[in-house]
Amino acid sequence: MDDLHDKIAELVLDTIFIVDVHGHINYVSPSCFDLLSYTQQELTGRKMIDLVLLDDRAKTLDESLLVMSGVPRVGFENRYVRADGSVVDIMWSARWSPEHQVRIGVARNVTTVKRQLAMQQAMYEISNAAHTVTELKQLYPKVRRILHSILPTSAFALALHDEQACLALQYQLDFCGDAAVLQAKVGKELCTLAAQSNKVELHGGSKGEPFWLAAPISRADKVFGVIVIRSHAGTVLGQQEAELLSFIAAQLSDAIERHRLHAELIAAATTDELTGLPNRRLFVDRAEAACRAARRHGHHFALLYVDVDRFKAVNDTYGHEAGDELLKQVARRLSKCVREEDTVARLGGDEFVILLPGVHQQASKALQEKIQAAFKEEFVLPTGVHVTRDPSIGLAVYPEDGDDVTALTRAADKRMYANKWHRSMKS
Ligand SMILES: Nc1nc2c(ncn2[C@@H]2O[C@H](COP(=O)(O)OP(=O)(O)OP(=O)(O)O)[C@@H](O)[C@H]2O)c(=O)[nH]1
Repeated sequence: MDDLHDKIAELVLDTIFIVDVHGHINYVSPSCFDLLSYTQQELTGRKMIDLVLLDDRAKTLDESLLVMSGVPRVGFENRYVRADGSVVDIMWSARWSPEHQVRIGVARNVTTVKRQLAMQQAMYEISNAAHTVTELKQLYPKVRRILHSILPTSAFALALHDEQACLALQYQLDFCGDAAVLQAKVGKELCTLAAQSNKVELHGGSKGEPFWLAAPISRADKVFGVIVIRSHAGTVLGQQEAELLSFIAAQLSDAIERHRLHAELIAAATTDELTGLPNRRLFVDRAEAACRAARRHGHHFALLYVDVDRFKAVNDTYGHEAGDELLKQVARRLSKCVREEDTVARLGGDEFVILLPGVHQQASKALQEKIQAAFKEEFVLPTGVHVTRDPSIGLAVYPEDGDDVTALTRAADKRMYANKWHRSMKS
């Protein structure tokens, strides 16, 4: 009969354990080698708990007490360390045999199923993040964290092509403290290779070296970036991981493209097409922000209205194209007069406005003189004709001339017209 039991036990794909009251293995079926890579002889007599992954030992001891109290259990899961050091996920069906004073347990290897489920979950989370996270700078670390939950890595980096098609680092995390994954010879070469081949590239693994995996980020077969990971010690990277990284690269490609289109739309909606300057909408946004900041901190700021005198005559005499060119040159000259933190915007026609955050009356006066000087030089129009034009300028300062954008723009506009009228009276 025992012989028959052995034959049956040999056929069972799961592994049968019989463990005595002290936790020693009395019997284990032959499939234990597939499960734990230990032979029956190696396992018999060993303490079962010693094979359990350290983190899972406490809950495993609790579970065995429950089984030994007479409660049959199905579905308990824990992890064991195989002879080669890898970890296996096991699902148990166990009961206590009072007459024999042993626990009988049937162990099923659920590593693959669990990994597939975790992989599916991670892919879903990555795809979800790629579609919902509004800032790319937040998306990259989030993707890394999700990837790390199923595939622990010792380094992760993402680089995108700059204008010269060189890989410019966008995000990286290196647990070994190497600081620059892309500066490491292997990482750099593998990224370049993946960008050139437009394929996932794998390196390493020999003589205990870590593995490196780089996947191109591309759109319509054109590579514009690369994502690279370095394995944790003892972790093997292969085909499955290559497919996962490729999936991540595709998700990132979609997200980056969507952000680019969004940025383009925003730029189009806030830029004056002719001059490339901020348009009225962006000016109002910035002026409102300046008002809020000035109100909060008790600061001043200034608005300068600039209108080109007798602009219409350029249109009428030399054509609309010449007028357009004049407006572009005015935009460039005004931009040169200000500092980076100032905003020069075109409100429409020949009307420009300059927002000077935190600038006082005195500095604004100096800027007016600078603008007047900039207009002294002749404008050369496409027909080769040279014209000179004067600017009419109107200044309004927060809070003296108004405490909101409407009041301030009205005041600046009024002064600009007064200035124009004044000068026209003189000429
Ligand atoms: N070329 C060109 N002309 C434009 C554009 N937008 C508006 N204009 C014209 O610019 C002119 C602006 O009119 P005004 O400001 O009254 O002309 P002005 O000759 O400067 O008048 P003053 O400011 O009183 O000196 C109009 O003739 C518009 O048709 C544009 O984008 N390009």
